[in-house]
Amino acid sequence: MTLRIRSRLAREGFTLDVDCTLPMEGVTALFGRSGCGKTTLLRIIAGLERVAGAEVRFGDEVWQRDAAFVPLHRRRIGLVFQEPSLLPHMSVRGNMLYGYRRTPEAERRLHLPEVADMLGIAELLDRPVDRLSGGQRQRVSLGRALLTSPKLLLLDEPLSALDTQTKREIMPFLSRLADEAGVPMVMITHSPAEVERLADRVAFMREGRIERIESLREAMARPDSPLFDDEGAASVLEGEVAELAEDGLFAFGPPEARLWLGATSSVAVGVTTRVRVLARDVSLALDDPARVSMQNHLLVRIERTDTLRSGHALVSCRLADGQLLLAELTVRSVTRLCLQPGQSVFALIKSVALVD
Ligand SMILES: Nc1ncnc2c1ncn2[C@@H]1O[C@H](COP(=O)(O)OP(=O)(O)OP(=O)(O)O)[C@@H](O)[C@H]1O
Repeated sequence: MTLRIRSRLAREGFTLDVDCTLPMEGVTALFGRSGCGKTTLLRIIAGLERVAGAEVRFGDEVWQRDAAFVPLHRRRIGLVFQEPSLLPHMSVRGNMLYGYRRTPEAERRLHLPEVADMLGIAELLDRPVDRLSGGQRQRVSLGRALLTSPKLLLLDEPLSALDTQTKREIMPFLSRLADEAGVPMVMITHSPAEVERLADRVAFMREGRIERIESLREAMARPDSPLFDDEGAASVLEGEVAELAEDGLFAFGPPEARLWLGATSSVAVGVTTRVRVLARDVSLALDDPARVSMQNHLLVRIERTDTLRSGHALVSCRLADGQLLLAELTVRSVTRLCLQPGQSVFALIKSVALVD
């Protein structure tokens, strides 16, 4: 299943020119600077912006082509914006069921109890929405959109109005939704952290165009990735929580590529999660050093080395489970250790963070 969009739109000082096909599985992040056209593109997909000559096709359904134009309410799209627009004076349940009741019975795939559970709002169902926190309100608006059993969920910076702590609380729910609701999502974001946590693929937008569409893995594997902000290159590893130790650490990933991290309340054995390792927190050694404080030593194979600015190099290493780990070293160290593609070395990881 794919979403095909071809559209050209000229405004004063801005031209949108998009011709792309997005796979409709999991979460696609639309990532780019302010003003590059993300919201405009989302509005074209939704049918809120009717651009002459545009083509929008969802699978084999034509939403727009030539004179044909299917309006938003017949596209079966769920929309969630930055600011939740809930119906005031109504309960959470009333808001959640608003779209559900208007969805033909035969098309209802998602129901209130399961969606309330997915979003952790089962206890709030009888509360009026004007007595909710910002994060709770946003979860209700996600629930309301999902209960229309949409074919596609469009999210326009759904977390950007929330403070850091609330974002952290809501992220696991969004990530579960992506896995459990079975509804493809296109999500606008400026935040590399949100992309790393939630996205399966990224459409990078720049000045009205989609520059490239990459899987999250591909996007994180190139040294010039726009996702690498001030902190420099990073790797995102996905794996299962394998064990919780008594000393407060937990084991992440398969035995051949195991990491130990400090546990938090969201960690439970068997849960799949993502961790982030900054390339500058990874050192490489030719032998496995036994007497060092760093716990995480992994045998890796060097794939390539790219020279970065100011005497640094980014070494791409393949872990035993196939995932990529980036190490930022000085060019001097690369030369001193004679690091070469194909060589097996030990990656010593100073710090690993759960992506939350
Ligand atoms: N209704 C409008 N009329 C005229 N110009 C508009 C309108 N809406 C947006 N624009 C302009 O179109 C361009 C793209 O805007 P758009 O909102 O799609 O960007 P964006 O990438 O979503 O930005 P942001 O991340 O800041 O929300 C900008 O130059 C903007 O000023």
